[in-house]
Amino acid sequence: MNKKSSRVCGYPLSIFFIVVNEFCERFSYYGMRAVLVLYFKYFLRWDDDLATSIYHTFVALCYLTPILGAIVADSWLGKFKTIIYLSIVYAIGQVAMAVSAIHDITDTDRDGTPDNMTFHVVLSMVGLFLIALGTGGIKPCVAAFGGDQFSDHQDRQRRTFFSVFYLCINGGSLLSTIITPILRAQDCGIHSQQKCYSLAFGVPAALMLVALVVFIVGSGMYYKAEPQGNIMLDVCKCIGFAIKNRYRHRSNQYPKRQHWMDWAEEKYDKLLIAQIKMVLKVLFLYIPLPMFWTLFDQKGSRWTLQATTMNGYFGSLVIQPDQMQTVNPILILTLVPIMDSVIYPLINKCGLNFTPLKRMTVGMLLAAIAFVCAALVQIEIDKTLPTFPSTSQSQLKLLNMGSETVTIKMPGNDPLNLTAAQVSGQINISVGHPEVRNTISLAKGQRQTLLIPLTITDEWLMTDDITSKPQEGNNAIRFVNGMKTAVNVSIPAANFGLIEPFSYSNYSLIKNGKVTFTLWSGSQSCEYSTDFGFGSSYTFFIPSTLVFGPNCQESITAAEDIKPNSVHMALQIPQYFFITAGEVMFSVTGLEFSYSQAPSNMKAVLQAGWLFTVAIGNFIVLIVAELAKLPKQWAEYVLFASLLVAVCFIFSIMAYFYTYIDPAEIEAQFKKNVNEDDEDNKHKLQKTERFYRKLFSGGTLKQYTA
Ligand SMILES: N[C@@H](Cc1ccccc1)C(=O)N[C@@H](Cc1ccccc1)C(=O)O
Repeated sequence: MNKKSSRVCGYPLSIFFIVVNEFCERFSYYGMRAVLVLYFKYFLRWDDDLATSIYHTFVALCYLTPILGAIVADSWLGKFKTIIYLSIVYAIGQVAMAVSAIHDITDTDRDGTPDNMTFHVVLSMVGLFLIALGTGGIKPCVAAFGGDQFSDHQDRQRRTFFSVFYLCINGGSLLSTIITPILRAQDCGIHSQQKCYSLAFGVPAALMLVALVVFIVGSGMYYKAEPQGNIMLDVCKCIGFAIKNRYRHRSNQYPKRQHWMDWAEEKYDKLLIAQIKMVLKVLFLYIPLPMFWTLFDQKGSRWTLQATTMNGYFGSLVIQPDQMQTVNPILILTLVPIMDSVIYPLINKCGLNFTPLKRMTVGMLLAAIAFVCAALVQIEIDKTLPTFPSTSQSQLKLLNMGSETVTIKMPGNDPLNLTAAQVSGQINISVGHPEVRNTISLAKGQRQTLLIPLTITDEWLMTDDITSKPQEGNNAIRFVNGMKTAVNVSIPAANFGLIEPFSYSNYSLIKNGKVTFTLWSGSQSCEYSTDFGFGSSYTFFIPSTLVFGPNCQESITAAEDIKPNSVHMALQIPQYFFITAGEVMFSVTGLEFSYSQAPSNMKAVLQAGWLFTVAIGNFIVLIVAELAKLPKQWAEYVLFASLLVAVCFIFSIMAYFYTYIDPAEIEAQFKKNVNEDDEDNKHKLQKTERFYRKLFSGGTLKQYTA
């Protein structure tokens, strides 16, 4: 197949299939990634730190495997076959994830929770490994394969292709980060209903299959370059030889060479050595870059977890915490054209030379600002979180179930008057105080409610209250029945069951929005409606004086156990804005810089090197989070911002000393020298031929001259 296959408006038709393939693949990858941390936390029941660690290990793996993909494609299978085979591995991984999230498979007691968690953990880890292998492996191949479809003179078209390619990445990821969180928030199941992670992983699996089919359909139209041998291996061998040779000639008697790579000259081509020098210069500059990715990739972990403690009401629209990530591709789709057509030209007009390395430095600073914003938001959230008792304290709330006012005296507290059906606020009592009457026993580290009965001399009832904020923005609700008869409370989504007189129900989790409870006592019923936000907890008290009728709105008392999330998710927008502006300046520029500074046969090597910095960045999250173990989340954000500022300072010094090169010009220079050498050789050969002709009087010397 040559590069002159069918064309539309000057573009090879084959790139259409490549662009659609990328759109579906990125949909699949980002869609799965958007719900991953919540799947770890709520399905596999891991804590925040483990969920964050495994998430970043996975992301790191996704950016380590490009090296493997580049080697396989360049030295063995070629890009086309590598993409096909690794896409199959990728799709199997996605299907494994979808199956691992079906709770019914091991839910033998049908209570809605998996009974054999090991099965789900193992299957999902296998799935994630296959996905990392697939997505990382094909990453350096697809873009380069797209670039291969253009002829050498089609620079403009190739540039447009790469822009459309980046927009497709963000188009696919935008759609998927909207859709998969919606799917995850649905309830589904065969025997019992659970959050639908299986569908949230199933749709990305289907999209990966579509990506594969689309790529295969275009198969007859592609230009398929033959594998050119393993350039990475050649580079490693050449560097290895230079180091060995330098070591062998370490004595002072050997003259110094300009560059340590020049010690490879004995065995390797000058052009290859020059190309390796160019690559090493850029790779050296890459050393500080992982710190940017350390901050950048926390959007999907820490920031999503932060959003779960926030209020997601946007008018009548409710935004899921994991949907906040969509702000990134939305901003990319708007910021890339704005930067290219307004900001950069404006800076140029002001006479400033905004070089790629300067842009990348500014990108780093913007990411640091984003983390300062995240810290400020976290401080606001922390102010609204309930203070749970320490391990040496108890918290007690009192609820007067009677119809008379009672006065309660507690050690260390002023006497408290509670009118009928009144609930006190939280009272802190030091456990072990000698004056606490042993009629009630307080549990250390617990929140409890003391239910004062209708007749004060009757037995007092103690309940254990919720001790953590309800997860996933749900609200934890329970009822206390102060009536002399049993009451049944239900809503369409939950049944609190029959609550005996002077007793209480368990907490049930309820979603945000308006909820109408129906209370039944025998054949009598009444309704009570209330609005719920995110992450609150309430105890509703049914008083002894309740009269059943069409509604009992006024009679029921609501005691707030935990306040709803009050900090609005919109407050995350500034941090998303800064990190995305940083991405445009850093990532888009960095990709272009890596491409422009790489020698012609090592563009893929530098792309893999660039992606390697992303992998290291994700490992740094693990190390810093593990070593620092800061008690406050906002402090961790400030720590990351400070680290990036420090690294940015080092990078700006390195960038100052970097001189931009034109690899094509340098290569041309070498080729010219080689050609000149060839000319010289040809000359010498012709002279020798003439000499031998004379000697043998006209006989041909083909064998020699060849
Ligand atoms: N802006 C990201 C896509 C994204 C979408 C939703 C949430 C987070 C991110 C993007 O364009 N990614 C590109 C380039 C990239 C960025 C970071 C690390 C490696 C590559 C991509 O190819 O995925």
